[in-house]
Amino acid sequence: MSKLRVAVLGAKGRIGSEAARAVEAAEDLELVAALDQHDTLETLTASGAQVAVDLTHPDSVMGNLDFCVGHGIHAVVGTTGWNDERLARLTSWLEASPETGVLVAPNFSIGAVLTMKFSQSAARYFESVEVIELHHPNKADAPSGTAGRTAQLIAAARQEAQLPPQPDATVTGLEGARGADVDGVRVHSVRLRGLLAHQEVIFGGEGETLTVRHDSLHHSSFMPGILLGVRRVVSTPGLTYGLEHFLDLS
Ligand SMILES: NC(=O)C1=CN([C@@H]2O[C@H](COP(=O)(O)OP(=O)(O)OC[C@H]3O[C@@H](n4cnc5c(N)ncnc54)[C@H](OP(=O)(O)O)[C@@H]3O)[C@@H](O)[C@H]2O)C=CC1
Ligand SMILES: O=C(O)C1=N[C@H](C(=O)O)C[C@H](O)C1
Repeated sequence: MSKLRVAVLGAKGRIGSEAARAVEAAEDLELVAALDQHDTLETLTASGAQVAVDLTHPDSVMGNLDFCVGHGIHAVVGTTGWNDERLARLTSWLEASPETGVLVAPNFSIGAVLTMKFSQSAARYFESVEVIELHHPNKADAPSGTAGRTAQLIAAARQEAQLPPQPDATVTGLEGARGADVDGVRVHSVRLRGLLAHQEVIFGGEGETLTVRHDSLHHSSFMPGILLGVRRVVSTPGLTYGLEHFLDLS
């Protein structure tokens, strides 16, 4: 059987370099292009890439996807910076290229995906919840894509359960002290040398708290999810938002 032809964008970066090695090591995949800043996207078409893995920068990802979808190249995207407007733009490109698939995954690690799922399940039972994400200081975006998505899922679960807004008596304080407000859920970002990617979701109710914590200790934690995404996206046209859709989590 012929190997799936894969390109990595951001191949000199922290996660992109690890992803390029993981693709090379997979028997059913062939790394046909490894692009970084200033390389031409034409290499994707010239190399016959069937899937592009984007692990670049929030400022770069939309241009890369415009090219990929426009040329019928499937994409697996870990790059952050997503919002409703960007997702809508990507969806409209995909409508014009209906056989192309794009997976946008806020986090490729199984533990982080489960953190989101457990948090979504727990949300309706607690009066209060806050998210704390902790990352290395070279990270460009805050809050992390994972934390933003976690907060959105929690907020949606709270709304579905018709919970009232969270109690918070704060009327005075330093700007930023209460974190960012994502759909009514506070998200706090820590940037610290020595860390990689970590998240805590703390729920509070009468006389108790529940903490769901996940730690990515090495970029290898993201590789099984990236490889799964590459294998599945070629037969999943349209936009898939979240790796959970490629996992049997029920
Ligand atoms: N979804 C997930 O599970 C994960 C997602 N991420 C996300 O992946 C992204 C990259 O993270 P990280 O590896 O730490 O960042 P790095 O800065 O280490 O790597 C990004 C690389 O992409 C390069 N780059 C920038 N623009 C382009 C472009 N247009 N084409 C090709 N290459 C480009 C950068 O070059 P230069 O430095 O010269 O600009 C750099 O080499 C971030 O958004 C991060 O949040 C990270 C880990 C897991
Ligand atoms: O920049 C990182 O490192 C990571 N980015 C993703 C995010 O913003 O959620 C995934 C993971 O947290 C690592």
